[in-house]
Amino acid sequence: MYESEVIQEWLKKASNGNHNAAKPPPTPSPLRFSKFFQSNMRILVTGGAGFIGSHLVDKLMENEKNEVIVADNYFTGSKDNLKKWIGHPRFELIRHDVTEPLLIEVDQIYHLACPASPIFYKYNPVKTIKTNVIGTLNMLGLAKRVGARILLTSTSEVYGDPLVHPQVESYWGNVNPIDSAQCSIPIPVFFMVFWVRSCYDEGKRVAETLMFDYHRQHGIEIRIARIFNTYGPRMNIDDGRVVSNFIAQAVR
Ligand SMILES: O=c1ccn([C@@H]2O[C@H](COP(=O)(O)OP(=O)(O)O[C@H]3OC[C@@H](O)[C@H](O)[C@H]3O)[C@@H](O)[C@H]2O)c(=O)[nH]1
Repeated sequence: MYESEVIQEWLKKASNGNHNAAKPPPTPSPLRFSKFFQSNMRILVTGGAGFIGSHLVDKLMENEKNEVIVADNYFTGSKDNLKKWIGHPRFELIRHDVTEPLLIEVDQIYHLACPASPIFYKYNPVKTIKTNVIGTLNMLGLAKRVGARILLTSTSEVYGDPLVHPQVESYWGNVNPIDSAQCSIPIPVFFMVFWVRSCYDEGKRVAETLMFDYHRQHGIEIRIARIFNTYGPRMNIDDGRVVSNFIAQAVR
């Protein structure tokens, strides 16, 4: 029996058990059914000044019913990516670090705030973990308070160093729980760089776990997108990711 069938079998058995089924989503306030709210959707995009976030904002703004609010600390993103929307009546840009709470009324949250480039997320690993853990907790707390649906952009890195290609969603991954700092055995320097637990991979795994636990515990409506290698306009050429490295080396 293939691994995914085993998992399906297990999930089927578990669903007939007494496991904690997700609670129903919180009932939105009666105001939500008023004509005003039906006429527009208030959407928060954290990390919306980044490469993927700014393209998402472009897409969301195409719908005249959407009012888009971007919260970004400009660690790797830029206002330049959003210049065509600044001043637009349905658009608002806030300089905000998601490790601090954000108290606004919204209907949907797209939570992208996190450095995705190895150069940047390794620059301050503790901050990267804080952004993924505290930042996601803040966004889930907001979603719970206002009854918003929330999407987290996760990453293919959660699978670790996969042995199965391509990775299907039911793949358990191949993760290295060792960090060179914990090993008492001497490690050749060459391996040291490979034996550091990644603040980005681990941070995204915790963020995903928080999403599922808030869904089960508080009935929050969640979505998770595991983004694999992406490239395109507005990506920083010196981003340090595989595709931008390949292109940069080809053109230089
Ligand atoms: O603490 C932080 C770190 C980063 N950010 C912002 O988050 C945005 C991240 O955008 P980047 O261009 O660096 O990265 P990308 O758009 O490629 O990453 C995207 O896909 C991969 C996912 O893991 C990321 O969560 C998602 O943002 C930037 O605008 C950055 O300024 C914050 O707002 N707070």
